[in-house]
Amino acid sequence: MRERMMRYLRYLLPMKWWFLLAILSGVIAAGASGMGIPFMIYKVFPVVFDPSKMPEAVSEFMAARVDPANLKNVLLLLACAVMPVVFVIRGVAMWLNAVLVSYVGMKILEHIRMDVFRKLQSLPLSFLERQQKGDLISRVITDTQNVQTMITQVSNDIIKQPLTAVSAIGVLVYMMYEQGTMGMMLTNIGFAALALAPIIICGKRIANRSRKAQKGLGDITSVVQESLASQREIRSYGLEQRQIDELSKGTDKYCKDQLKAVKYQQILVPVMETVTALALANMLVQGRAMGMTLTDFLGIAGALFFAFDSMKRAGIAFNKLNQAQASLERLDAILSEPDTMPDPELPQPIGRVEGRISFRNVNFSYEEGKPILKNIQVEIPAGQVVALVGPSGAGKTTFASLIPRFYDATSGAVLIDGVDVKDVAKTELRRHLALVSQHAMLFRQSIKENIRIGRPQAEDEEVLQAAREASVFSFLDDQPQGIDTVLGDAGGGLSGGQRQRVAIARAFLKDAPILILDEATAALDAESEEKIQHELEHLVKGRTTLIVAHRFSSIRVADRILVFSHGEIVGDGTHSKLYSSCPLYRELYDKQGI
Ligand SMILES: Nc1ncnc2c1ncn2[C@@H]1O[C@H](COP(=O)(O)OP(=O)(O)OP(=O)(O)O)[C@@H](O)[C@H]1O
Repeated sequence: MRERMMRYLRYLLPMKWWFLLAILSGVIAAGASGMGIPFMIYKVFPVVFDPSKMPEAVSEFMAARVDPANLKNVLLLLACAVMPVVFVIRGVAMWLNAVLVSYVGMKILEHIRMDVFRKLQSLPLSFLERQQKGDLISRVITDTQNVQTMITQVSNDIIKQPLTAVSAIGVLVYMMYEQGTMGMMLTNIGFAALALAPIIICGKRIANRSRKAQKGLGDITSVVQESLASQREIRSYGLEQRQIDELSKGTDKYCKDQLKAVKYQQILVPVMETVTALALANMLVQGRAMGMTLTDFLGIAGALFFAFDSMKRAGIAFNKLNQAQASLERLDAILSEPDTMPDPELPQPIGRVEGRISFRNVNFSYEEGKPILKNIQVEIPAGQVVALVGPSGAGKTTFASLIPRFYDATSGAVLIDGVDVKDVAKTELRRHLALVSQHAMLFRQSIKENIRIGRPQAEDEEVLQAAREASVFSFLDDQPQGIDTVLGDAGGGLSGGQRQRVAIARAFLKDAPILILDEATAALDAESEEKIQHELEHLVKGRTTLIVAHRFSSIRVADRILVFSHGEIVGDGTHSKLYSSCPLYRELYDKQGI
């Protein structure tokens, strides 16, 4: 934990002055509690009752200024005035300390949350595909919230209480030294050690349970996320009860783990209070045996109470941090995930792209030892429209995914206009590519803004022109606010074909030289597909286009067809050439009955 905490210290740097102010106010608050109050009991109050106990210097100072007949009243007045002053200083310092610790903590967390989210945006797709989406959501939302809550809860205690304990122990040592009762100190050290044991033991258990609980919360979020995303499947297959049972099992486990963490958290208070009572009882016995006066005893007892009480509160705060540690670990796992597809150190500019694509001896596998693409060797001239066909799982989508660097070739190279895509910054590379996929993803904003994603700086008229080219206007009459209608999650409120049109408009607006249509019409019925074909034919003109074709009807716009089988290209040519020379192509084509 300490190592991880050290790593987070770099987040602290920009807030170092606020943090130092927080510590300073913590020191003042701690001094006022741990030293100020026992000091008042031990040194100030006795003088009010017996002025002869006044230190010599103070006595001389008073003698020169106060009538001896009034001395008792003046001393009482002064003591009464000192008390509120000590408490005001203590109160202001405590408030400032708590507010500043919360502020610094929340700011740090804000940076961590943003860094985690930024990292998620940049990590390779292969990493994201291995994760449960719900668990990732839970990390970004719940784990950061968990850390935030803990920071607020411990802000009042995390600096102040350990310092209060230290200052109270300091006063205790001073008093015992002054009274020659250091033997008593040794037994108190024994009690202090006894008090630390539960803090350490409980701390470890709390961290373990919290780790399990947070993982459980991730699983719960995954079930909810999956259920909401797959309502059609769940309802059509009658899986409602199965999902409910799964959530119920998950929440049950989560509650049990949480409860165990709470049990360890709460056991600390009674254990520490018992130890404090034992230490006080011990002092009472030893104090009487040593002939201590009540005033001396009360001063020492006050300091002892503050020392143990602060240790208890610091222990509770540290255990809360142990709970937050589990969440921090989960965030840290994302932050420390290595980027296996970094941008080149010296990215090569590619300038104006014509759109020539070359695959040179490309091999690719998602998992070691399971080759998906085998020694692919293809040259696609700029402006050529190429359809990728082949049985399911043959590697068509994977082939197309290597061009925008969704994945990197395991060996060999993919080049655009002769430049290896690995030598180009990913954002620069992707600026020259437009992608229309099977399930067009639309965002929770207006249709117009969804199209503008293609080129955010585009003028309104350009967006409208792209919408016209993709025939978006053909369905806008049904939308309450036309092109300004705000869509639901993932384009809710539009049909598959309508969503597809918006995605095509986006590609028109982007006007990229390379276009990847990944089964762009596969989700549509024959009639919608027929209508969209027209827009697609218009879109592909003058661009290097790869069409991952499931339905052979979409290959009619292609100049060339690549036939994939088990990760290899087994046919390359026009329809008529392949129909006569490639048995797999003929078989696939005939099966579709076109
Ligand atoms: N993210 C992934 N992780 C691991 N294996 C994957 C992943 N994506 C695809 N595969 C595997 O790679 C192989 C090729 O998949 P790909 O999607 O490229 O095929 P395809 O020809 O496009 O198939 P389809 O026409 O069914 O979409 C398949 O065996 C598939 O199981």
